[in-house]
Amino acid sequence: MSLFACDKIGLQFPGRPAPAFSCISLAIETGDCLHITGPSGAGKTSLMRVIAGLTKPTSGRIIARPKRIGMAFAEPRLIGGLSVLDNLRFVAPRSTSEAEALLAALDIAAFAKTPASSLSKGQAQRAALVRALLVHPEVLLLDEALSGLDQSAWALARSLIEEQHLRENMAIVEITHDVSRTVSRGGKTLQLT
Ligand SMILES: Nc1ncnc2c1ncn2[C@@H]1O[C@H](COP(=O)(O)OP(=O)(O)OP(=O)(O)O)[C@@H](O)[C@H]1O
Repeated sequence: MSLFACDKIGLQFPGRPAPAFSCISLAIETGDCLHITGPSGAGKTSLMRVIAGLTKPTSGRIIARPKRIGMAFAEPRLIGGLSVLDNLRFVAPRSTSEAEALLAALDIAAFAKTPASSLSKGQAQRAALVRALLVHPEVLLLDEALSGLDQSAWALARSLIEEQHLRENMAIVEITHDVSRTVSRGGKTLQLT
């Protein structure tokens, strides 16, 4: 049974001369890794948003949708006035000790009580990744989500994602322009044009 499946979907934004993408048929199974590639403007983020259920396609059919999704973007979108830990408790109120362990695994435990608004981009991206992993998603969607990390932080993030992928069979769908930094190595590739 697919976690996500669609048949010949397309997305046309009103007033735009061309669709963001068209005629995509795709199935994401438990434990899959999918790397969505293509040039700027090819529709990668738009497709990701459709997989997440945030945007409806304007043609074609969605056949299956995951129950639990974790998403992280290049822009971390934390609640600036809350501490890092309170941002995490907001999505997983009963998982404080797990949240602390994940922050420690990404080397940002010292920032647990810091307001999210005062984090650097790389720190905020790590906190946003913890937030996505804490919901134990069936599908983790990463849209340039680790682009602000230095090599050692990126390696920590990659191992954490990989552990959860192997332990829980979490599927990973990823957009990254830097192919040397693909978390979902060895999986499928969907090339948009
Ligand atoms: N909300 C929107 N309203 C109108 N047009 C949009 C909207 N979002 C995206 N588009 C258009 O849809 C097309 C695909 O955009 P999208 O962001 O999905 O591309 P992308 O492949 O993720 O690009 P990039 O690699 O630059 O992030 C672009 O032409 C863009 O201008």
